[in-house]
Amino acid sequence: MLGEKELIKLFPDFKELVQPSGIDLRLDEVFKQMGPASLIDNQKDLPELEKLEPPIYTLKPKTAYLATIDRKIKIPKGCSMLYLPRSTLLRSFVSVHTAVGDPGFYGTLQFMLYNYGEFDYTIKQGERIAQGVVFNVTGSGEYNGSYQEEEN
Ligand SMILES: O=c1ccn([C@H]2C[C@H](O)[C@@H](COP(=O)(O)OP(=O)(O)OP(=O)(O)O)O2)c(=O)[nH]1
Repeated sequence: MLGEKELIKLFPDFKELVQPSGIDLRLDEVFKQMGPASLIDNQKDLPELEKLEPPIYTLKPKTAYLATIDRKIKIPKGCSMLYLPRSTLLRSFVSVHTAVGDPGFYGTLQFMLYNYGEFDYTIKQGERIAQGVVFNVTGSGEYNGSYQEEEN
């Protein structure tokens, strides 16, 4: 796992969010699901979404939301990332569900927020919701999948 000094070099855009062994990730936009979705023969049909009004978001009990992370991220070739929820959210019965960040990915990270609790959870845009931890990957290729965005 990479530490602070390496992370500052590899993720200059996230400089102020670098922690001793990871990068804090801030909540940007939140969406609710407005329609069905499917995955058949690797054909992805993503659901229609509706954006919640920022900056104060109310996550209703037993409901899932899609969240975007503030600022685009470039995962350097030779590194992979895993994303873990901030424990303050878990202590409040809310979780952040995440997948793997691939070497070479550039774009906006999207996580699923789920309020497992019995009560509303209120959270403001810009709050830290997860931490990304970074690993060296020997002999990695580079992501070029459907969520890759153009770098300027
Ligand atoms: O929780 C996560 C984890 C990763 N990513 C980003 C970085 C990752 O490199 C990219 C693609 O993730 P993954 O490979 O899991 O997606 P896929 O469904 O396999 O897409 P594709 O078929 O395009 O590879 O999405 C997220 O937005 N959210």
